[in-house]
Amino acid sequence: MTTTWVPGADESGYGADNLPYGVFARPGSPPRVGVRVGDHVLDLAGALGGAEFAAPSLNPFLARGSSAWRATRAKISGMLTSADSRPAVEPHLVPLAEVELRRPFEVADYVDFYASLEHAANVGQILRPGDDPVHPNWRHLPVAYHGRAGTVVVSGTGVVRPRGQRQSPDGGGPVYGPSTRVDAEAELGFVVGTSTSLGRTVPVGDFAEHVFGVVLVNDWSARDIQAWEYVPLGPFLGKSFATSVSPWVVPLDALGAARFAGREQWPEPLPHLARVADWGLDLEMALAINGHVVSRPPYSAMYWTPDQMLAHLTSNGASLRTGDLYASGTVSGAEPGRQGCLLELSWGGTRPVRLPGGGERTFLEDGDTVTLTATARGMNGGTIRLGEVSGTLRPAEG
Ligand SMILES: O=C(O)/C=C/C(=O)CC(=O)CC(=O)O
Ligand SMILES: [Ca+2]
Ligand SMILES: [Mg+2]
Repeated sequence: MTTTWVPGADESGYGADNLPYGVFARPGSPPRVGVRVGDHVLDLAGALGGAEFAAPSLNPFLARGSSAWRATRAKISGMLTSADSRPAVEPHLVPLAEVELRRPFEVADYVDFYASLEHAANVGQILRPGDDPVHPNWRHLPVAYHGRAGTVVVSGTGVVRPRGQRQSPDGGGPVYGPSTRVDAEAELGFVVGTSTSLGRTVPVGDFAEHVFGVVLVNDWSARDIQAWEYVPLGPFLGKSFATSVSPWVVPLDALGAARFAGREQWPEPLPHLARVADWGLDLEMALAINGHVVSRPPYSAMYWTPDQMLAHLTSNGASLRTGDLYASGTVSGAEPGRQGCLLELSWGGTRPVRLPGGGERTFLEDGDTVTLTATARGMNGGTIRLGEVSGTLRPAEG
């Protein structure tokens, strides 16, 4: 792996081969852009100058486009690996313990895909028994819905148990009240930097010109609200109360060693969705409740790749904006213990999931903390970490 002069950074998963971007604030100071190195944040406005880094979100930097992203990454990498730079750069390293991490970017639009075949098949069987679990369109286009950008929150933000309308337990008419089936969904999110104009489609091959990097996403879901409301239009309030993202945006350039062709697809997608580069990603995720890992979703099992998702998202000419976020959908593998949500792990609430530290869950209880982490191979050996997205479920309000 590439080595740095920053103490402890090389072995931390946040060395020179990672360099994820975030927004941090020191007590009493306005938030600004930084890059994580080990247990420190490099204050970019201090180390590099540039108004885009003295900003409270990554958006101005994201808008500059892929040449600027690559040049900046090379500059930061040089500063952290060359001993000659140390005296000038070290004063701009701030211990993580001294900062608060903010939501890294202003979310423009939020879309959630449904790109795992195993997840789609499982949810189909659980919610629509007797029906074809995966409808024929699913293999021809990456199915998705538009979520709520304004309720995307950063890791560490408490999530209030949502209220909503659901079918009463005796199968009678609907009731309104706190959800009794709150769930988490392990996902990967893609952060758009470069915008497009209305009417333009983004070819599959232009993915890396538009997408800057990835975050971890927990798409909190109220299964009882969802199951009652979604027919026939799809998810709405069951998923719009909160979506949590990790504070560090890992650049696509850090994920080179995790790339592979992607899972085989049959039937072959239409030409405008045909893959032209390797954008399968081999990431290992871990989903924990109160610190106990309950699932290890394998991102490599995803059916649709993110370049295909972006091409589909814009295939009608819908424009992109800086800060658009699209998530993969729940990441589920075929093997037991690799499904990305409790709905699947507990098979619709019928088989409680045992927590390794004691206790069991079908769905989440007030006070539960859900944490999603992920790792990938680094560009020059070693392992890089994607940070974590964590959130605690609070009792319903009102
Ligand atoms: O099959 C359904 O009716 C709904 C499935 C989901 O929960 C949608 C979703 O959030 C997509 C995903 O995370 O894969
Ligand atoms: Ca989802
Ligand atoms: Mg959501």
